[in-house]
Amino acid sequence: MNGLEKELNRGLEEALKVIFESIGKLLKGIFLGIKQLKNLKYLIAFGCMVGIAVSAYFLRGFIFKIEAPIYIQRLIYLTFLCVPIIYLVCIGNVKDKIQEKYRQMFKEIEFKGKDNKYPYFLGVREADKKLIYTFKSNISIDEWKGNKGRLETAMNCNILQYEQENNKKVIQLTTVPADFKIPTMLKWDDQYIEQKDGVIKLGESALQQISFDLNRVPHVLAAGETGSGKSVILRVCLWQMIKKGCKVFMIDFKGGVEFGLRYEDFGEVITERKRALEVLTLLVEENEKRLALFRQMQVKNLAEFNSRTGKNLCRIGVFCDEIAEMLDKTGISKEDKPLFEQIEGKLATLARLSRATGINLFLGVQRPDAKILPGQIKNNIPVRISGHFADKAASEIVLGTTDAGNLPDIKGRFLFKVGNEIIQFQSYYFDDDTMLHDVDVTVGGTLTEMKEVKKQVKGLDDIKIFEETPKVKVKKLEDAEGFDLNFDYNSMWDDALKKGGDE
Ligand SMILES: Nc1ncnc2c1ncn2[C@@H]1O[C@H](COP(=O)(O)OP(=O)(O)OP(=O)(O)O)[C@@H](O)[C@H]1O
Repeated sequence: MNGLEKELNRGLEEALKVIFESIGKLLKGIFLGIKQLKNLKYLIAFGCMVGIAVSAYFLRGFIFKIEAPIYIQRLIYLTFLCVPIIYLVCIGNVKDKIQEKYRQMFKEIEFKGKDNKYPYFLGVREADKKLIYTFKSNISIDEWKGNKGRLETAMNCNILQYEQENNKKVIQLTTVPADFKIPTMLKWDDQYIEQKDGVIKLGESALQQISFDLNRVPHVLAAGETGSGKSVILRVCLWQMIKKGCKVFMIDFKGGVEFGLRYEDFGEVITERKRALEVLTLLVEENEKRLALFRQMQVKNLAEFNSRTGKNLCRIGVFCDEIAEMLDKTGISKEDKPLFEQIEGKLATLARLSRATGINLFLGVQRPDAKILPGQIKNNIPVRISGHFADKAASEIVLGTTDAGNLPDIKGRFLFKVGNEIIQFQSYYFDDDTMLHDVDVTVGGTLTEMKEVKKQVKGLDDIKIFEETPKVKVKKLEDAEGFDLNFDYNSMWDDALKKGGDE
């Protein structure tokens, strides 16, 4: 073979390569374009293109009457006939370019599956100012969540939600732009109160209202540096419990500073350790009775018990704004130690055993270290709310991650964690002066007789607190005299045995 032939062969090979590559690209473009037709917008446009091609076919007579050389007439006619294919190739190529962009993006942050493949971009759509991306990959949802920070930086957005489709390969990321801001002030409104038993609202994230159900997740820990808004968020919970007719106990060893006199109209404010132990002991007793009753009745939780029996066995909330006041044993005397230990023991028992019985703990803490919050209490508290912590170790203790270190230092801004999901939200602002107003609810009964110790507040009459702030006047908790039982435990027990036997 001489030099010229070699040259010719090489040229031919090159030409064939280019032709095959072009045909390949064309077919790929058509294929990707057809896939895009799942989108209604593209489908309608494609319908129009088919309409143009069909019209060209029927009106070809006009095209061939155009004053132009025949090859131009044919070219125009052919172009019209090919309009749908050209359209498919165009939309297919656009999609191809976007897919390549995301492939590069995942490559840069080395986010790929065990099969070494990067997630495949399937599409993006807009819904209510949010962009919802869909990707296909062999990467588990937990890995997506675990790489949240890197993904957000690469995509220049905040990821609000991860949803996996049934086949587990397709994941949807709901996002807002990186500069999207959650409002810094959201006032509480009684209209937010959910009628359903156990549902408590906390505030709003960029995506939704944040709430949880005490029937599923019974205890709450709110942690944050001083001034982050823990007391406010605990009051938001407390107010909802009151309005839903629950009994509430407020533990406040700062001499009633946290829960002032007005709160005494809604439940017992406990200011002494001995009384705290008494009440916690009664609650443990109540819990044991409830457990036995529920087992007998074969019901899962308080809501189911009440709906099955038509009774109004009440939900009970124990609120403590600063558990360090109650549990921190640093520097206490030998004589006081047993009292501290007993309180801790009762609290741990409740945290562990009152999941279904409707006795719920709402605890606030400023500095969550193991000395203050033992694991046996913390590990049984499923709802974690954390404000900003400069100290990442504190964030680790509350959330199991360092995320609270990156949270903006805004009053009322918290991270909410139940299970693995961590969501940033702004808590509702609850203002005692405007919010503590008349309530007209029926508080349910208890199984254990819990005599409330009515504190004599010296000079209360002189203060005339209700006249100064008339909105605060309470109409009437049905059992305002204390927790004397309009609840007949014996007949309840008989009923329970009967119903249990009937099952
Ligand atoms: N959700 C909110 N929205 C706007 N401002 C808030 C919110 N929550 C709290 N604040 C503001 O922050 C102040 C401090 O809140 P709060 O007393 O609840 O903090 P804290 O974390 O309990 O502090 P400490 O641990 O010192 O008791 C409030 O007086 C209020 O002005």
